[in-house]
Amino acid sequence: MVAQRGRRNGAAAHKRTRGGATPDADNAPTAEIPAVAENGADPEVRAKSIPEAAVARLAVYLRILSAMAEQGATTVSSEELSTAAGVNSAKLRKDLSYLGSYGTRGVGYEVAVLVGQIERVLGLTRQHKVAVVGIGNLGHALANYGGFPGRGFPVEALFDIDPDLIGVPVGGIPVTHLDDIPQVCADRQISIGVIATPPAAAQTVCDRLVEGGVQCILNFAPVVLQVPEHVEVRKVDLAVELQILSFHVARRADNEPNGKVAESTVAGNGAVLQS
Ligand SMILES: NC(=O)c1ccc[n+]([C@@H]2O[C@H](COP(=O)([O-])OP(=O)(O)OC[C@H]3O[C@@H](n4cnc5c(N)ncnc54)[C@H](O)[C@@H]3O)[C@@H](O)[C@H]2O)c1
Repeated sequence: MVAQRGRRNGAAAHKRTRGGATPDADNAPTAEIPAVAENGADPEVRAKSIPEAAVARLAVYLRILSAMAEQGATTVSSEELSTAAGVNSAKLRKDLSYLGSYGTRGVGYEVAVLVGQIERVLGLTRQHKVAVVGIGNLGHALANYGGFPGRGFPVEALFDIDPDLIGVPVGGIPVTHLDDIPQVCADRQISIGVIATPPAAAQTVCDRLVEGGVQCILNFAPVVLQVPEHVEVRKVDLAVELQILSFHVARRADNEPNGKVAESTVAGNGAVLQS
């Protein structure tokens, strides 16, 4: 019998509706920063919290900084980083100040230090094993995408109900039946579940992932999920992203009739929007 991790208990057993909207403003919900007082960061930042939109931008900075580090860069100016991220430099400095990182005048930021600070704040100092449920068009693409393991998110389990898929390897991992989600997730210590099933199946799938100890759900199905308090849900909805883009295009047409590009912004999911 497999030990079940993260089972709901007491008050945590109450389900709540999560992932119904994508926060994209700097005054939207905030995330508590874990201890980041290493590497000279101000211990005061422990008590602060970061807007969700800034968390999304930190993930963008991390991707850029990691690429710079691979190319041998040791320092980066705020101008270089802000240009690469498509945000203005004042916003970049504000975001990095949440880390207790203020750079050195004339030198900029040390790439390796900044990478370490962002990884710590984003909880990326350890790997998060991922399970994908629903191995159809989207699930196949996610399972075959090679970019997740290198960023700390190895895909370690795949689930579906289609008998033709069960046992078939996708991206090197055999697909397992839906019924085995709780046991396999507990066995393999899956911490993130990705739901790519039709919407009608998503809540059942979510419940089984939670039963298996999964504490983070990335939901592609267009449905709002009910989860216990201790479970985090992020909803990815490309239609909403397109609507946000549409809004920005419309706003630009209203405000900038000559087509001049104004400040860049980053949506809640990290997508950089030129507005
Ligand atoms: N968020 C987005 O931007 C976005 C984009 C595309 C698709 N989607 C959504 O993602 C989901 C998947 O889309 P798709 O095009 O890959 O669909 P698809 O029909 O190709 O694949 C769905 C898969 O889920 C499996 N499935 C069905 N019921 C299941 C259950 N109870 N348990 C486990 N697996 C089950 C099916 O066998 C199939 O393999 C849909 O909800 C769709 O609306 C979202």
